[in-house]
Amino acid sequence: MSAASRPRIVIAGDAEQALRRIGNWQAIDALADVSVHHQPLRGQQLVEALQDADALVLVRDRTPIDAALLAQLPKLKYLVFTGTRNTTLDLAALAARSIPVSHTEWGPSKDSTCEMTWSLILGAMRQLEQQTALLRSGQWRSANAVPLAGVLKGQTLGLIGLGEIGGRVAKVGQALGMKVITWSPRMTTERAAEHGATAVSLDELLSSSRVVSLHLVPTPASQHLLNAEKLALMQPGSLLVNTSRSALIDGAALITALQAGRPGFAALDVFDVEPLPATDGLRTLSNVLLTPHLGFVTEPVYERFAQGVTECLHAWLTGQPLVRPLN
Ligand SMILES: NC(=O)C1=CN([C@@H]2O[C@H](COP(=O)(O)OP(=O)(O)OC[C@H]3O[C@@H](n4cnc5c(N)ncnc54)[C@H](OP(=O)(O)O)[C@@H]3O)[C@@H](O)[C@H]2O)C=CC1
Ligand SMILES: O=C(O)C(=O)CO
Repeated sequence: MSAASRPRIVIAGDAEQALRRIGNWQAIDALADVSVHHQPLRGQQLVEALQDADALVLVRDRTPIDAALLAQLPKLKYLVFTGTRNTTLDLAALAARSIPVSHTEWGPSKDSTCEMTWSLILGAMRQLEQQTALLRSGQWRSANAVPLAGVLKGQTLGLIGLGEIGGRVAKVGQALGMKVITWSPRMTTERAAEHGATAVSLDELLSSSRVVSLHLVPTPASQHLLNAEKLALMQPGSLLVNTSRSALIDGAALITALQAGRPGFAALDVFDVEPLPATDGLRTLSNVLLTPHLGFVTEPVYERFAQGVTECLHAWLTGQPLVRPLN
């Protein structure tokens, strides 16, 4: 194939460099020219980057791909995204342009997110961020400036949702000697007991847990499940953790609740707007631990992403049946 006729593949999103480093890209590089963009692309920058692309790979990227954008990308013939869900893709508009869409598997994203949840819980309980900041500023421990940490053993862990991730989080809590209580819309005493947990009402869970962690799939019914009234039920020294979806909590009510100290602290991996705007009120609070949606961002998940992306691209480049097509 001459250089001029070689297909052009554009990889966009964030952590795309990791994807390219991890995967076996030799077979793809032999057949196509691959370029990588190091930041999520938007607006005119996006159009310029994609104008000559035959295929687009979106890595953990939520760029809206709609009819208006597609009208500016006449060469685009194939799209691959990592994971299984990407609600910012207009699949009807892609189908209207006869652009097939493929996706990859998640790999161990549930284990990764369980570990992230515990990183947040333990990091918040032991104030790892504040302690590191203290040492960075040249100080040593300061028992007066920082309240003493609590111990989780013997405390109550309230899990809202006890599915794939919640179930894993429960096991770790039990290993640490915590009492696990749970609520979710269809929870039963029997299902909770299978995980060694006790089913309670949502109000009881909120008022009696030292740590409350959200693991529900968001639905219209669970939108702002934790509103001002529910947040007010939480104990003053409690910790609220969300690695699930921000829609489960009323964001404005959470900021007010944190300012009032109920809950005492929040550890959040997911936000109403991602990337979190520079002016978001959460950034100004001292009683929060914030991570930029990192639950599933681990080496083994990215290995699976890279494997899946190269599989999809190779099949497309060699004219074989498409791998995991969505449309
Ligand atoms: N931070 C990150 O990087 C990551 C975050 N996540 C998020 O973590 C959350 C939990 O994931 P996971 O444990 O895999 O979820 P599950 O699919 O195991 O579901 C968790 C619970 O949500 C409820 N639920 C599930 N599907 C529906 C539905 N269609 N309608 C109503 N309720 C439903 C169920 O409770 P019940 O039976 O009582 O109705 C279920 O037990 C999700 O929001 C997911 O998006 C996932 C991976 C990475
Ligand atoms: O699977 C999920 O819900 C994630 O958070 C990754 O986008």
